[in-house]
Amino acid sequence: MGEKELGSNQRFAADGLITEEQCQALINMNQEGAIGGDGYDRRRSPHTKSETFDGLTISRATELVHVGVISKKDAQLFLDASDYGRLLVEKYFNLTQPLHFDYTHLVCRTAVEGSQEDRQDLSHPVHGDNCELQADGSCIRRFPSYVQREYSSIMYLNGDFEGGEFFFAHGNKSAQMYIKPKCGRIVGFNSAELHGVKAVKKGKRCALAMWYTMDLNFKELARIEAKKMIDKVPEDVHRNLKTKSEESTKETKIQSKEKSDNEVNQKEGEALTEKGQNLTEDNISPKEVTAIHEKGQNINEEQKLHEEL
Ligand SMILES: O=C(O)CCC(=O)C(=O)O
Ligand SMILES: [Fe+2]
Repeated sequence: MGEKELGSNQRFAADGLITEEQCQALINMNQEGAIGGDGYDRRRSPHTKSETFDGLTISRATELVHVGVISKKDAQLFLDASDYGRLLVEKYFNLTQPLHFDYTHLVCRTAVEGSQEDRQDLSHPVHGDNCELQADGSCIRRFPSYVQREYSSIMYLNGDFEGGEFFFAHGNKSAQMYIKPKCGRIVGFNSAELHGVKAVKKGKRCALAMWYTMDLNFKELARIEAKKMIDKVPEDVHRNLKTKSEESTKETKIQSKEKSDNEVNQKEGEALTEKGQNLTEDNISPKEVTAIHEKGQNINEEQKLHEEL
């Protein structure tokens, strides 16, 4: 789904980036290690009092591998899944310069029970990720916004909640089109594109949010640390596995990076055949997804060319 359906060549959406199992592993990781209000001065409800917000960064995930709360495999999945997002964004926008992560955040927004009556606010107000939205609808790229960010993408991990649609917005903050989250769906866009999130009215909405820069000065150093640590720390440090059967379930989550790479390609292929995926009002057109799939096919080659770490 690209320019035609989303109203701008600076936006796209695609499906099948990661599997249900991988979505679940990432959601569990958030459950085990996220911090309330992470990224927002630990304010538990930074955008609306009717939801709580829990975030997990790469650096916290790394710490949690050290202390045995998160397994190396899951930490690797955090890195890999986000890398798929980065590579797809590079491919879709035909970028000639590589993107580097500026920040990666595994976040869940949870509706506060008993606080949803007559709710008019948003889960995330309309904004641009690298600019300050003005009253006249323009968005000015200046401090204190994250001016280094060029592109953003959000990979959704579930759809079993009420509300929580992502939307692209006009300068007057009205919604232009909605995208309904579901496991493996990604939305990518130029960071200046205005967007927001509708109220999450019931349940928990989880996503892997990624912001990319072309400026090496802003490269997310935590990823380098994470990769080093994954190579060093023995697997048995992970003490949080309560039973053997839980352990074997975890084992099947992601066997190896190679396997998950294959799964991504395979899943992208599946997206081609899953016609008419429901994106609230819109559907991803199979033709557009084909285009994304073709663009995505060289992901592994591309990864070798300019490996992020
Ligand atoms: O979760 C989403 O769909 C979007 C979140 C977002 O726009 C942001 O965190 O900047
Ligand atoms: Fe945003």
